[in-house]
Amino acid sequence: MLPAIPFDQTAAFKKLKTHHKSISKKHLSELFAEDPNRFKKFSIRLGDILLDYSKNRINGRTRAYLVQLAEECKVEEAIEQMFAGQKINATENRAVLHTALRNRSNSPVLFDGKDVMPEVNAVLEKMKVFSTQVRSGSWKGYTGKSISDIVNIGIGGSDLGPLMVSEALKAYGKKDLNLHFVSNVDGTHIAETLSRLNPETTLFMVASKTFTTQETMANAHSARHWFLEQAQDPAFVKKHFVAISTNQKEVEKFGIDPANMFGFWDWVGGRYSLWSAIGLSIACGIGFPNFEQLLAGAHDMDNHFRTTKLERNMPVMLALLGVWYTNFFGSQSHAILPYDQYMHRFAAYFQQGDMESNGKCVDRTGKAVTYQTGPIIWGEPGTNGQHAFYQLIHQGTKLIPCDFIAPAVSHNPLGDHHKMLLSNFFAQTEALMNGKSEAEARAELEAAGNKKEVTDFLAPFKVFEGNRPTNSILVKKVTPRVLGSLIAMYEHKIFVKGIIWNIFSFDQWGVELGKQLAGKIYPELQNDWPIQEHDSSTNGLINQYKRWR
Ligand SMILES: O=P(O)(O)OC[C@H]1O[C@H](O)[C@@H](O)[C@@H](O)[C@@H]1O
Repeated sequence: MLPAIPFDQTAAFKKLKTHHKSISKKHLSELFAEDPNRFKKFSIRLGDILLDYSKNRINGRTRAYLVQLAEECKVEEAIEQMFAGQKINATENRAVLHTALRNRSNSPVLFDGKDVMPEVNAVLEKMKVFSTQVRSGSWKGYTGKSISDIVNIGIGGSDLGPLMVSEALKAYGKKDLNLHFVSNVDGTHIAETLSRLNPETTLFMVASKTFTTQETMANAHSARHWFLEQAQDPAFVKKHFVAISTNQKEVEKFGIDPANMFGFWDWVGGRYSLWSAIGLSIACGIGFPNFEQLLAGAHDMDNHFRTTKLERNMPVMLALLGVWYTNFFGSQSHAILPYDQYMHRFAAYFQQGDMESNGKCVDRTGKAVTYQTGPIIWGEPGTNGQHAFYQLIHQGTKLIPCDFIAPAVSHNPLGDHHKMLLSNFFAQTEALMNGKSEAEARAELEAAGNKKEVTDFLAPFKVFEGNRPTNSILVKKVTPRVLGSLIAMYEHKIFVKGIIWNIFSFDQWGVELGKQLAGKIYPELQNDWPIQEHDSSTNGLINQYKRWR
């Protein structure tokens, strides 16, 4: 059992509370003027990744207190408990061992006294063989043709990870092998996807940890129906459907040959599962050696996380900064802004990763927390976001800490595009930090030849307070290895925040209630009788739906 320390009663918390009163009055530009070594002091490099967190509202003392907070909350001990396979997911009585899936050193990882690595390696080997066959064209469909399209059917963790990574590493993809991802139970998703596909050359991967998720099962059944409409013989299903799951019984019930099943284990959380067989579509898309590089990158970050002291530890520092803004500045959200078009689903991926993990209001002893926990995670790629929502980040009333992520080298070095992109990447964090004073705004207006009354009127609107905190994460290039490290960095950040907040980050009970109620309402929609069982709003909506359909 993890230590249950009331986070807001630690000595470090009290120190931070007092310290916050003084440092929050300081402008970031003052902090930079006071200390020319800020960049050196507050940046961490790991291989091809540079994290610059100097543009945060902290000084050396803040960091020392934050590190003390991590120590008092026993972060280092918690890290060891996770890597050692202890059942830290107590409400589900499970270990949390996604790190074993990418344990490239192959050192034993014990779970209940048994090394899990032989099983992990066996599934990886099966993925290697299968993905090589699909990519080489030797895996044939029922009419003897090679596979041209893969459809991953899954939702949540069984969709967002493979989708995000496949997009982020599209540059490593195969031109004649297209990946599609169907998640939504809205029939439009599967209908639109299938309308462009040929059953003879399409391979379905039904990805579901439980193999009972309503959306995935509905889509998988519709896909099989579509396939059999043309193929006719159910014996052909095995050439076009594979399953990725922990639940062999349900896989067989669906009619997928267990030989076509890629297994994983209950110690892999859904939103941490892209490293398991759930990553099969990734392996097919980018090739198995690149998938191994992705795992290797995550393993690099795991080693860094496990062995580096707290104040030089990327995930730990990112987590502590998250806590700093959430609990001391009252920030409600956090933006992830990749300056890389391929990474366009990165924020969406960590929306699940972070919000499903740390969106909790009960601590590990079952009591209501007395402080804020997980923030709202959101974001879009730059520079699109600049022309959409950055206005609010720059001049709105909310403090929104942002992560800016960019590669130094583009996969598509087209003219000056990348220099333009990166000039925006560098400019935004500088602008958010420094802002623009009223004097500067007035000087600009005057220089533009405005009359005094126009300058007087316009100046307040042109002022930027600045003092907006950002992290800059500059990577050499978005390779499979770098991406693996980046994902693992955010995963561990989430974990550390959960430890400090004393909440369970690896369950997701909040998903259940809506599912239960939908299960109750579904049969009520099977007939046209008016409904009276619910509150007046729900009755009214259902009955109007029945009249309109
Ligand atoms: O892989 P499965 O079992 O289909 O679950 C899909 C998703 O279901 C729920 O929304 C949650 O439990 C998620 O964490 C999970 O990723």
